[in-house]
Amino acid sequence: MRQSTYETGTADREKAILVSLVTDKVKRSGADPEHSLDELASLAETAGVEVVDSIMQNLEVPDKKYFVGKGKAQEIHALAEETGATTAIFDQELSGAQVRNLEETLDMKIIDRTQLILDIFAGRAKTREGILQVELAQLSYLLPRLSGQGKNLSRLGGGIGTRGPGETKLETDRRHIRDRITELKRQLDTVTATRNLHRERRRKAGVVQVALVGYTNAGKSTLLRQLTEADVLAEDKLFATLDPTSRNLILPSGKEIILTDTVGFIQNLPHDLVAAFRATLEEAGEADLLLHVVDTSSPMRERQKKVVEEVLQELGAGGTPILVVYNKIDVSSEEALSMLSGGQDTIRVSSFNDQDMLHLREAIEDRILGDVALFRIPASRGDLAALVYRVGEVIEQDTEEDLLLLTVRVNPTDMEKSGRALEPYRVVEQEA
Ligand SMILES: Nc1nc2c(ncn2[C@@H]2O[C@H](COP(=O)(O)OP(=O)(O)OP(=O)(O)O)[C@@H](O)[C@H]2O)c(=O)[nH]1
Ligand SMILES: [Mg+2]
Repeated sequence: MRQSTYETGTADREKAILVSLVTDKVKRSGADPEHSLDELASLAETAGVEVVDSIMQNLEVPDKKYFVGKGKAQEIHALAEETGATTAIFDQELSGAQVRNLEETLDMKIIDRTQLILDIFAGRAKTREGILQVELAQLSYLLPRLSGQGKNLSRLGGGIGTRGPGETKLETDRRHIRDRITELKRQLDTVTATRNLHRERRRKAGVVQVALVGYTNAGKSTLLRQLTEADVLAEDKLFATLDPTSRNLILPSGKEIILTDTVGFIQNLPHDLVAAFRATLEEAGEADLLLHVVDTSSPMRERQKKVVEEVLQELGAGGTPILVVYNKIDVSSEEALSMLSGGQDTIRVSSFNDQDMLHLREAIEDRILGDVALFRIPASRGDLAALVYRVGEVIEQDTEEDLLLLTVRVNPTDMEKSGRALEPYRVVEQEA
């Protein structure tokens, strides 16, 4: 049932026309329709489809019946005849009725962005949890549209939009699908419970967890691999990673933490889809630190960064400390680099630069373990020395005439508790 069309040769690739309807709502959303269409092309490519052309239309509101205007629909039809395209992929979500009407008029398979993403997910999911989640998302997506899709999906035997539960499930009725959804949720609960148990155990053992999050293709898996020498799949494809992968990472001080890779985010990811991947992304929600990886070389980096921040908020991970990792600086323009926000919570790296990877490990260490501070305490002040021992871990101890020199890995909360008593004795060092 779960067939894949990825690895087939180019000869028999399904041909598709991309369609984007730029409504007032789309304009207001702040998304750039041109870039969104480029992204849709990458998604189609990832799903193994050959994009032969694309069409854009401006309309205040979508046409109720055909989504695009009737004239545009005819244009799509003519273009399909000319190019041999059998599929039209829409960048916006369609209703079941619109899909049915378009299928009938154009005699083409009609797919929208969400379906395409779900299709890629279906081909990528490897773990039991991932597979269950994708099927759940596909069925939840199909259910309200069921009446609109029967014909073409059952007629066409394969290709995009038919992977996973599509063909066989469509022959059954809504009731059957609802039952299956209930069953999937039950199975997911069990799987999630097991994983929570593992996670709980790790937390009890005091293991620090760091999660890589970010827009799809930002370089998360590459970073995981470069930082931990893990053998993970990194590809110039969207959604190369679907299941969370965790690896041990050894920080410069020798401390060991767990670093987790997560599924990439994308704009217009439907809310119910986010919910379906909630469990996977919960890893991110429970992390002690998030590394938000940004593809600095992308002209859409700011928008992508915003999308990720919004989804994190939705996932309830808004309060977790974040280190923004501006990645791919080796291929970023001077202009792009000059426009980046700076500051303590950001770092610029190329995944392929060893020096940068060392700096990143140090930056992670600083955030997890706190800053290193030097205190110069008069030898006579045993009370203050004792206090120093309470604000963190003393790494080095030395004396200089009648001074006690204590180098401490400061725990921010304990430091706060100590009040201002130690402030005058703290040596503020210049950054090396
Ligand atoms: N030039 C350059 N390319 C990079 C860098 N980091 C990653 N890449 C490339 O970017 C592409 C995407 O990398 P991945 O690590 O698969 O990206 P990801 O964020 O895991 O993507 P998804 O799993 O799809 O969300 C690959 O072709 C990498 O080789 C970098 O620092 N410089
Ligand atoms: Mg990845």
